[in-house]
Parts: sequence; C-alpha cells; structure tokens
Amino acid sequence: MSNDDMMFSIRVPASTANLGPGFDSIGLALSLYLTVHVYRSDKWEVMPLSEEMKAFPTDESHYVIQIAKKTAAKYGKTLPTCRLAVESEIPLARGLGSSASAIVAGIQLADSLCHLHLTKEEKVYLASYEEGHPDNAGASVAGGLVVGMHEEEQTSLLSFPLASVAVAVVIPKYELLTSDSRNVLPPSLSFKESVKASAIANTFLAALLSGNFELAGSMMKRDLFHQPYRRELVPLLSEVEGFAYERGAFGVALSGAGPSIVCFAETEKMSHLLEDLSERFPDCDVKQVEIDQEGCVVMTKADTIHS
Ligand SMILES: Nc1ncnc2c1ncn2[C@@H]1O[C@H](COP(=O)(O)OP(=O)(O)O)[C@@H](O)[C@H]1O
Ligand SMILES: N[C@@H](CCOP(=O)(O)O)C(=O)O
Repeated sequence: MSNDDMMFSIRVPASTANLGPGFDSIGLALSLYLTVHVYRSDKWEVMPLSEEMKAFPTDESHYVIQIAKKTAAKYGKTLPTCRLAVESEIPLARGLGSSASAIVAGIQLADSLCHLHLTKEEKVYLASYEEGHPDNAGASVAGGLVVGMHEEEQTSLLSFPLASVAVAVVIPKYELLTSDSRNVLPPSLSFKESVKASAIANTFLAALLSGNFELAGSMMKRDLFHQPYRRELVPLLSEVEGFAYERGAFGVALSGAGPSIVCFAETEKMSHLLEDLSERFPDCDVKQVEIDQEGCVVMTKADTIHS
C-alpha cells in the first residue's frame, strides 16, 4: 500500500451518552478516536491497524463500508472502491459509542468519496437514524456536549462547548452490548414518574450549563430513566459512585448503556481523583479523557479539513 495512494483520513471521537438523566438525548464527545485512512484501490479491502479491529471483516461487508454504501445509495450515488486502514482507541461494547463512531465514519466516507456535501445537520440525522438515538451519534458528528431529539423524519440537535470540566472513565474489561442493556428497561413509565424524570433531566442540564456542578451531580445520581434498571447489570456503578463522590467527583454516571462509568470533576480535582480511582479499581482501565470539541474531521496529508 503506497502512501501516494492515500487520499484522506477520517477521525471520529468516542462519546458518553445520557450523563445520567439525559437518556437518549444528551451526549458528550470524548478524545478517544476511531481513525479510518482511505487509499485508492480497485477493490474493497479493510486492514485493521489496532487489535480490536481485527475482529471485523476485511471485505466490503465491514460495517463502515456498509453504512457508506447505504448513504451513497440514498443520494443516488455508487461508492467507488477503496482500501481502508482502520485504527481505534474506542473499546468495543463498553458504553463509549463505538458503534456510533463506526456509523459516522461510514457516512463521512460516503460524503467525501461521492462529494455529497452533506451538512453537519444532515450527518447528525443520518447517524441518529442508524443508531436510533442522537446522543452518541450527535456527539461524534458535532463534538462537545450535545442535546438532541430524534424522530423518524428529523433530528434537532444543539452542541455546546463545556469548559472547566474534567472527565475520567472507568472501563471494565468485559463487554455489554447496548441491545442487551436496553432489554432491561421497562416498556413504559407512569405519567407521574416521567414528569419527575424529565424535571431531573432538565434541572441537570440547566445546572451543568450554568456551572452549578454540585446541583448537576446530584441530578445525575437521581436519574429515573435508565440507571435504576441497569444497576443490576452493572453493580460497579454503585461502587464507583460511592467512591468517586467522596474523592472529589461532582458527578458520576453509567456511560451510555454501560459497563463503563464516567466521572466528572472540576479540573483542579481530577489528578487526585484519577489516582484514587486507579488504585481502587485495578481490574478496570481508568483513564482521563478530554472533551472533544471538533467532532468528526477529515484530514488530508497537507492539512485538516473540518467536515
Ligand atoms: N469500528 C468498528 N467497525 C465495525 N463495527 C464496529 C466498530 N465499532 C463498533 N462496531 C460494532 O458495534 C458493536 C458495539 O456496539 P454497542 O453494543 O452499541 O456498544 P458501544 O457502546 O461500543 O457503541 C460492536 O460489537 C461491533 O459490532
Ligand atoms: N442512550 C443510549 C446510549 C447507548 O450508548 P452506548 O455507547 O452504550 O452504545 C442507551 O443508554 O441505551
């Protein structure tokens, strides 16, 4: 594979969804990346560059290519063949949005190869349609803190930068498929309970955006939409909550559908928290991540083009 055949690379951030009470509507882009390098070729081929990517097909049945073909077809185009080299820092099925990142990479691949000139809003819609909810998809496309609502015909999504907040993730070694973690959720909530759950989510968001971190954290813990049902699948959530709040975190939540746990702290408190979490949870991968503010970007050899 000659470097001269390299056309561009697509970089997509991971994400943490829900942040507690913002079930299926709030997400945050994180600085772990799926990167797809795209080379000219007369046949489809996928080369895994990182360990976990070796599990996936090396031909056109690869998920990223499937999404790209579907996107191109939607706009009446045929995707030209190419060779992809794929590397990922996003652990699979851990609640860090790996599937959304693959979907967004596929959409961007179609956009770049077929010159679709999709807007950010169109990409958010297409990716949310594929995922079924806009939290991870929106964060992976737009970056920052995203708040959105997805319906069959459209997605409305806003993105905010989030300053003064440091993020740590506690990543267990085992996988939990989002579909399995959604299966434990109840089919419905009562009117009274839904009103309370949405009041908690609204208050959380207002508190977070206005820098009232203590209130934001207390609302994260009080989520009524999903964490109460998922605790039995991820007992680690209660353990990390109990520990991290004491050690300086202002907020703790199940990351997406789990099993990872995300901890938020004011920047100056993070280094101690990180040390304590690593010591207390040695079986997990504990790492600090930055908030990605850019979302999906396309990079050529010469420069970086924001998509
Ligand atoms: N880079 C990728 N390439 C191909 N498929 C992927 C990729 N990333 C994720 N997937 C698919 O998504 C699944 C994980 O999705 P999901 O259960 O929603 O967990 P996550 O929280 O990581 O998004 C993987 O088991 C795999 O089938
Ligand atoms: N809102 C969804 C988010 C799933 O995120 P993932 O990273 O676990 O795929 C949910 O909570 O089910």
